[in-house]
Amino acid sequence: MKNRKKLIDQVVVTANQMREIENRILAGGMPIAALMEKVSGLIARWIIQYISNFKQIGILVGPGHNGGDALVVARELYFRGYEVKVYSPFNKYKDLTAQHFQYVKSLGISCYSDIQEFSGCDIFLDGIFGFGLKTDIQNPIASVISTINQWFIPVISIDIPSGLHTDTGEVLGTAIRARYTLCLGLWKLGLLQEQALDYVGRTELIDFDIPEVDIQAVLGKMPEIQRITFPKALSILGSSGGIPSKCPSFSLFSRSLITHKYKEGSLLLICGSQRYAGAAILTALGARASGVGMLSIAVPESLKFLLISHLPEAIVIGCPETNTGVITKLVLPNNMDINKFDAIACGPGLTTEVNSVIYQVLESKIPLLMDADALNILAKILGLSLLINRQAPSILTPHLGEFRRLFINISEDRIASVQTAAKETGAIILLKGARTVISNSKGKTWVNPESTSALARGGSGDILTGLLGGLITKVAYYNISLEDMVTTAVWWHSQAAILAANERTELGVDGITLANYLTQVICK
Ligand SMILES: NC(=O)C1=CN([C@@H]2O[C@H](COP(=O)(O)OP(=O)(O)OC[C@H]3O[C@@H](n4cnc5c(N)ncnc54)[C@H](OP(=O)(O)O)[C@@H]3O)[C@@H](O)[C@H]2O)[C@@H](O)CC1
Ligand SMILES: Nc1ncnc2c1ncn2[C@@H]1O[C@H](COP(=O)(O)OP(=O)(O)O)[C@@H](O)[C@H]1O
Ligand SMILES: [K+]
Repeated sequence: MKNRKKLIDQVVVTANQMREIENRILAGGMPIAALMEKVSGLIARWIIQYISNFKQIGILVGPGHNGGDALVVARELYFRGYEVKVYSPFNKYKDLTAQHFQYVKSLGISCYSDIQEFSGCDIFLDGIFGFGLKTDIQNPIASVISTINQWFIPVISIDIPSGLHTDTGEVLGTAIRARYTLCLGLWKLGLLQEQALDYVGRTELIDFDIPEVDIQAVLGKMPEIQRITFPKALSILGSSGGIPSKCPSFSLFSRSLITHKYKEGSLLLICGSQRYAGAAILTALGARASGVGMLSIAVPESLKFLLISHLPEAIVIGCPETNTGVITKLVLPNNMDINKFDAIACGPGLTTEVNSVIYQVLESKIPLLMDADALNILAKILGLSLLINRQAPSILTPHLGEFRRLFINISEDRIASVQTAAKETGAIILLKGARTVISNSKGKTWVNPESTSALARGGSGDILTGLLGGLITKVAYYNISLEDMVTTAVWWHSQAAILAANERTELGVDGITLANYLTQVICK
């Protein structure tokens, strides 16, 4: 049962995949009407449990099975004593929906085709369109949706807010701005797309017992796109509350008694310039929170003592610099071989004035994380071929602007764009944002479903670069895949921000605070 919940929480489907899964259930003998009863019963129960203090509910009914679901909920709420009104202006319905409509009318539930009758409702249930919406919504439904959005009456959407594309999250003409979305069975891809976020509100999964064998028959054992979930991330970090860690005897949070600093990872950070000195400090603080064993930070010589004063434990490497305070060349102490580090993270605050450092690190044979100006240099000057030809794993962590500079072709489907970029470059691509997307060269993809807009401020990304840089130094020792480390870092970073925002408001999550909460959040 626990495993089923884990699977259901992780899985993400497209409309076509959901349709295929539904067809398998029906082919197995489950009557469609029974499925609709089951789903709608769960929706009605959810509404009664969580939104009990409403008097009048407006039920918006479309022509397909999304509308059928809504009608069954209308009937159930009517029998539970709620005041129910149905809105539906269509003249053609799927058979099952038409039957439910007939029964609802026969019960005496008021049905209207003029939306103005509904201005006094306390709440709406949106069953206009689900995953069957194909083209842009036209009038009169388009203007009805605008009217409902303007009323600011809370709306609960069934499956997906009507008007959103199930896969891309695109608005097809217009869309309901829901307060809650009750996603049915399995998470729809569109709900994780950034462009959908202003419409979906709080999301809940209504699990109606889709058999695991049907999920796996359509999606395979390891679905291509997954949500990053709490138990998965915790199991990787090892603070698992009973979920076994990948390391049998010790974990990131429970170190071996005989470990030592070199086993806990050796990271080289290359960051900062006179203009962007703070970026170096924040990146280093992110790395510190990862528990990395040895932290070396290459900065322009003139910043060396600033860094030492913030991170006395780090080895700070002062590099030759231009007269504007930009690193010209990476010079390691005692001609040390760069490949002696376990990983390199570079980019924050470097500027694009000089590119030889980036050229140097691209030639290394160890895992390389590139962020910020390292990406800009790659996009503007060096080109992607150096990346493609690298002999060790690369991780790119662009925000949308940097992503566009690197990969001109970004489509409406953000997730698909990241998958294409990862396949083309062979790198792990991590596109930052409200719903950070990570993809590897085989197309395996993860989306972070929970974050906070408290992170939308300068410096948050630097902390992530340091944290992730620190974690990837540990992949070999802890026998954790690079992808698992990357997804865990993203999860950890956003969970720290969520805790910080809860305790200090969304305005109180500056970079240094965020770095401090990285440790606090895992102590909770
Ligand atoms: N999968 C499951 O396991 C379960 C699924 N369930 C539920 O079924 C829902 C999917 O139902 P669905 O397939 O009937 O599609 P739905 O979203 O109601 O809309 C299709 C209708 O809209 C029409 N239409 C389309 N575009 C249009 C436009 N632009 N403007 C105007 N009309 C347009 C289209 O017309 P057509 O193009 O076919 O002529 C058709 O009549 C799903 O979201 C969930 O709620 C549960 O009941 C049980 C478990
Ligand atoms: N609206 C948002 N909601 C959640 N997370 C966000 C939001 N905006 C930005 N973030 C996160 O904040 C970080 C910002 O990184 P970045 O844009 O590189 O900033 P900087 O370079 O200034 O540090 C990323 O981890 C990103 O996912
Ligand atoms: K809907």
